[in-house]
Amino acid sequence: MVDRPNKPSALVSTPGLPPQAQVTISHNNSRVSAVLPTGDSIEVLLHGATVISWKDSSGEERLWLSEASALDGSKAVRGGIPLVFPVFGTAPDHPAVGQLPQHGFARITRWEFLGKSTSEAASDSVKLDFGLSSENLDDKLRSQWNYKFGIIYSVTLERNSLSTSLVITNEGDEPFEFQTLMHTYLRVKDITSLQINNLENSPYVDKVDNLTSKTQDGPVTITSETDRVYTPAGGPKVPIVVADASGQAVYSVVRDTLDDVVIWNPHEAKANSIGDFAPKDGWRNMICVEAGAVKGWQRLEAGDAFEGAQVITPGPL
Ligand SMILES: O=P(O)(O)OC[C@H]1O[C@H](O)[C@H](O)[C@@H](O)[C@@H]1O
Repeated sequence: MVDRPNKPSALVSTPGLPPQAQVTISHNNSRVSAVLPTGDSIEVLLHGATVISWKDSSGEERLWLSEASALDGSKAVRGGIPLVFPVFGTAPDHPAVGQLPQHGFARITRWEFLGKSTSEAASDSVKLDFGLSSENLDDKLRSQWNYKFGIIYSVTLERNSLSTSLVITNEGDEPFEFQTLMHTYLRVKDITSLQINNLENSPYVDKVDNLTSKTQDGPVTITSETDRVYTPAGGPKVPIVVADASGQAVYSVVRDTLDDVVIWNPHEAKANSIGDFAPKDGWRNMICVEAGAVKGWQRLEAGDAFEGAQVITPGPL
């Protein structure tokens, strides 16, 4: 069982305290929402612990979510922040994960809501914790990946930033290997006029060119289907910046421990071929900047834990 450090508590407002975040559980106990006094808000499905909405204080949506995405738990969400674990893509040649579906089971399994934390000092911050463990998997998935694990996923909304962090624990008595990724779909006005900075001179694997290894030359621009696994040369602390033509940051993403960044945009033809991708020209309004550990494998010894996180700071859209 996953620990429950912050069980949901009744929401009360105490006279004299500054206004606090409001946390609501809705949709038949399948969705958790939080709103800050500043107006910033998030919505998280228990299905996959998928963040499906993040609005800034002006009410502007900052995550792209397909209009055709299933939100009823029948499949992975197309948009928001699906979580990839324990395999990125598929790995038919890796015995331990070879049977698992694309991107593993974290995004297609119902998580538990462990509770919220707010700090009285920082009235404009709220953290929602979600848990997933071996016991949450259905029989089929457990037979495909039979290790004992626990994951605590924390989603922290602050005025002007969204942070997501994972703590993955090996609760069994043998080591396991995994990959993990936060598959964030950022919403943009028009990707064709933006560029992605701070990947210059970084090695990457080009998934639309036979997994060829390359080195990034200049900023990344999206002119065709783009699916690349970067290991940014500056390390996790140098922000990956989605910038407009004047260099103004629309998003800045810093990472902790997560050494790789996938940049994905399906562009016109691929978007057309993805059944739950809508509208079909929606590829113009999104860019996936995915923080993860997906090159090679993370090995976790019995009793050990892996921690990884990202912080996304928005600028003007
Ligand atoms: O269609 P999905 O399983 O959600 O995957 C969507 C995309 O995820 C990542 O960005 C991968 O690098 C892509 O190759 C993949 O197409």
